[in-house]
Amino acid sequence: MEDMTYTIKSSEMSAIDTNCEYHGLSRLQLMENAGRGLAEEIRKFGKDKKILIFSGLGNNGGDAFVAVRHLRGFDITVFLLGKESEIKTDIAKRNFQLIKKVCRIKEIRNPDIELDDEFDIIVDAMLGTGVKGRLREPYSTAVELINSSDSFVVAVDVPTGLNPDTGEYDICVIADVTITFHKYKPGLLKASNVAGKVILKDIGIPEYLEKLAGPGDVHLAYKRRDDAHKGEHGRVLIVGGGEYTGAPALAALAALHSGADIVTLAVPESIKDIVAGFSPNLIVRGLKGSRISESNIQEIDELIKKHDVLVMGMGIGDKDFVEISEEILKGSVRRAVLDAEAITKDVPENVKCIITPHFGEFKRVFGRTPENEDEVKSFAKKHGITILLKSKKDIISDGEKIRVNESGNSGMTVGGTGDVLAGIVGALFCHADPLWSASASAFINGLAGDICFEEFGYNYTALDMLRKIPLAIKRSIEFL
Ligand SMILES: NC(=O)C1=CN([C@@H]2O[C@H](COP(=O)(O)OP(=O)(O)OC[C@H]3O[C@@H](n4cnc5c(N)ncnc54)[C@H](OP(=O)(O)O)[C@@H]3O)[C@@H](O)[C@H]2O)[C@H](O)CC1
Ligand SMILES: [K+]
Repeated sequence: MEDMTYTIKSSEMSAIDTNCEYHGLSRLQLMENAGRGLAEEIRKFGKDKKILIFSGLGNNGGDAFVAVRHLRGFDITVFLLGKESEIKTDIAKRNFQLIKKVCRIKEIRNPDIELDDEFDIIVDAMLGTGVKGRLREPYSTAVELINSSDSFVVAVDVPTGLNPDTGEYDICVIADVTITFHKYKPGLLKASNVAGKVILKDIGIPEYLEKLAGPGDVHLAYKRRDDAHKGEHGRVLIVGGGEYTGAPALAALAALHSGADIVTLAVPESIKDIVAGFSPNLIVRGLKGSRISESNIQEIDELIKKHDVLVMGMGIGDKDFVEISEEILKGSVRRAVLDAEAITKDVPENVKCIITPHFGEFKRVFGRTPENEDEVKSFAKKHGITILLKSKKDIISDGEKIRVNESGNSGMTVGGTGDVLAGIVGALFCHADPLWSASASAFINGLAGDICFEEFGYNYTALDMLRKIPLAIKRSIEFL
């Protein structure tokens, strides 16, 4: 029996679909594999059966359209719950076109559907992971009809009406079998009374591709609401600077370019004017003294209360700072991004923390460098933190899942790119979970570097990258 424990949320599945498309495995190929797998299972229920397919207007329906092509010899009728012109996606449209000469098709426009024929098998391909809220007509009538028939019911991916993540439902198709794709949806495991026997079909997504960050991560982690008020898109506090002045400013500007509404810098007052001089966009608070010390902790904690995320460490240059970092983490902070000298593995349980070490810092903190991705995952799990290990191939893990990022190029070894990355993470972490905030940020940072390379070749600077962050986000959001 497959390992039922590793499930995937519908939003994560959607992100992986997008990334597959971006990295060369098209949704059309995935749909073909899904539909073929569906047909393989239906064929096991006996040949020459009369089949009625209820199909929706999205890719759940698309899977069934593909299956029709793989079910030669079966007597198939399709009830399309809408008009052909309303089919939403190009790949579902293409597969619908291909079956118009293969089976009977009836467009169902209003809910007074009747079954004037007996069918051995009914396939529920109405709604899958795209379901939102209560079922609209004619879907709810179709569900009642299916449930009142005595046909054998096969649900595609998720029984229509079931919330794929929570397992909740108002009304729902009661399936004898659910054929689900790639990974189990959490809701299926909580609703066996409606999902029936769950069969998992592989659709050809290799493990490395499931882990590989892409625009799908940005779709998940970057949120923008057009009805938002100032500050709602995130308030980031950057605590850093001392020996260096540029690093905290780069992190702050990166956070602003990544969608944060308010970014406050808290730096030693000795460099306050220098840092403030970098840009009129910066709000800079001077902390007493020329280096951040115990005496500043109270003031920093007061500032933390007014922000969503604390980003700390860049430009401090004081190896003893880790003790101060650990003291600050015991205060009001609930979400923290730790970089450079602030990185510690000892984080209070009530703090959601992302650390962004390079290999040298990883070794300093954990005593050795990780052999592989799984070791990064085990370190993250052991300490209850999310690790973004920066390298040519960034490795991200929250102790449960692993993500990998390969965007970027060797021009990014220039100083300051780590500060930029930490600022991006801080902005996305205001409203997304640690794993996807970190992986989306790694992808954005690398893509900004790639856009710089496209324009300048190598020898661009971290400052050049700042201006490409909005473009990297725009490209990612627009990639569907
Ligand atoms: N990697 C994979 O697992 C793959 C899965 N595939 C299949 O794709 C579906 C998800 O397809 P999607 O197009 O995202 O959405 P659905 O087909 O589930 O829904 C279609 C539309 O239905 C509308 N909708 C949503 N909620 C309701 C509701 N409560 N009542 C009525 N209608 C509803 C909604 O349209 P709007 O009009 O609301 O915009 C949906 O867009 C997945 O389940 C798999 O079967 C891929 O084929 C291959 C890869
Ligand atoms: K379904």
